[in-house]
Amino acid sequence: MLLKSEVPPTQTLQQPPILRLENITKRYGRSGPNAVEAANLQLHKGELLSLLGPSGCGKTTLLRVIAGFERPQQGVIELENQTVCAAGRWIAPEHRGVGIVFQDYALFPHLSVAENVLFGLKPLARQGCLSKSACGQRTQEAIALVGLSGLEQRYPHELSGGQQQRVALARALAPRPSLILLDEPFSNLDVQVRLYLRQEVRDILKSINASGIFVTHDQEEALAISDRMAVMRQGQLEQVGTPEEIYRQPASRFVAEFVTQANFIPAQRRGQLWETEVGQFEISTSLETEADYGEIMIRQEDLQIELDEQAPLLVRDRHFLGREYKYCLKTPSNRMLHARTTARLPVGARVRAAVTQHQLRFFPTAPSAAYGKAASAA
Ligand SMILES: Nc1ncnc2c1ncn2[C@@H]1O[C@H](COP(=O)(O)OP(=O)(O)OP(=O)(O)O)[C@@H](O)[C@H]1O
Repeated sequence: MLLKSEVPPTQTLQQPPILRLENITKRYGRSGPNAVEAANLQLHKGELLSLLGPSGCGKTTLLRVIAGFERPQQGVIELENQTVCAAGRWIAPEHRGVGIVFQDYALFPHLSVAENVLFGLKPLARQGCLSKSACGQRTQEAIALVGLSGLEQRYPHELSGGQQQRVALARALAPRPSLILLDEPFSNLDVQVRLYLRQEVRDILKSINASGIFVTHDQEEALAISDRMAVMRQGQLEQVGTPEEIYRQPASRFVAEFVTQANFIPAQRRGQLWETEVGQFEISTSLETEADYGEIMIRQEDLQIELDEQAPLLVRDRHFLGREYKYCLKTPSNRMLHARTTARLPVGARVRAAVTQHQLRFFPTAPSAAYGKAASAA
C-alpha cells in the first residue's frame, strides 16, 4: 500500500541521501559546450527539490542524466546507495527505480485511465515482482492517491489537462519509485489549474514521503513547492538552498535577479556613502565591501516610495494586483525600477525612494557599469 509518511521531515535529513550526484558533466556531440558542468547534488528521502533556471541552462539534461536517458561524459550517480552511473558502470533507466512525469503527460490515448496507470507496472509484472492482482490493487491505490477514483474507465481525451497530469503522476507513482522526476509538469496548464495542482502534487508526494525533483523555469513555482532549490546557469549549479536562503541570501547577482526579480541600481563609493542616481546610501554592515563600484539590490517589496516633488523618480505606470499595486518607476537615466506597495500613488507623480538599510545587498561590478557612467550614457 502507498502509506502516509510517519517520518518527520527533520529526521529524513539525517538519513543518507537517496540520490547523490558527483561531478556530473554532460555535453552533446564531441566539441559542443557542456550542457551540464561538474554538477554536485544530494537529495534526501522525502525531500522535494526544484531545478530552476532560464531556458537552455541544462535543467532537462540534468534530469535526463539522472533518469538514465542521457549518459554523462564524467561523474558518478548513486541512487539508494547503488552506483547507477560511473566510469565503467551503467544501469539502464528501466532498472533505476525512477518515476518520470513529463510536461506533455505522455499518456496513451487509446488506453483508459486504469490501463495507463497499469502500464507503469508492466515492467515489475514482467520481472515477476508483482502478481496480476497486486498490479490491480496498486493501480487502484495510485488512482485514489491522485484523487481520480471513479474515473478509471475514462480515456485521456475525456479528461481535463489537470486530470491528465494526475494520471501521469499516478502512473509514475504506482511502481513506488525511490525517486520521482517531474519535467515542467505544470507548464501546459492554465494558470488557475497550475496554482492548485502544484500544491496538490506537493501534498500527494509529501503524504507518501516521496523524494522528487521538479524542473521549472518559474521562480514563484519553485519557491512555493520546494524544500530546496537548485538554481542553474549555463550548465552549472549556481546555488543550492532552501527557498528562504535563496531568496534572502542569493549567492550571486544572477541568482538574485532570476529568483527575486529585484532592482539593481549602479552605485559608486563616495567616502562613507554609496552614491546612486536615486539617492545616497550609508555604507553600513549590509553594504560593506572593498569595492568602489557596484550595484545595490533592492527587492520590489522593500522599495518604499513617498510623494516628493523634488525627487528623482517618476511614477511611469501602476498595476493593480489585488492586494497591492506594482509601480514602474523611471530614474533620471531612464532605468526602470519596480516597487510593490499597498499605497495608491498617481501616475506622473515624483517619488522619493526609502529603504530599510538591512534589506539592501551589494554586488561589486566593473567601473564601466557604475552609476556615473551609466547615467551619462543614457
Ligand atoms: N539532444 C540535444 N542535442 C544537442 N544539444 C542539446 C540537446 N538537448 C539539449 N541540448 C542543448 O543543451 C543545452 C541545455 O538544454 P536543456 O534542454 O537541458 O535546457 P533547459 O534548461 O531544460 O531548457 P528549457 O527550459 O528551454 O527546456 C542547450 O544549449 C540545448 O540547446
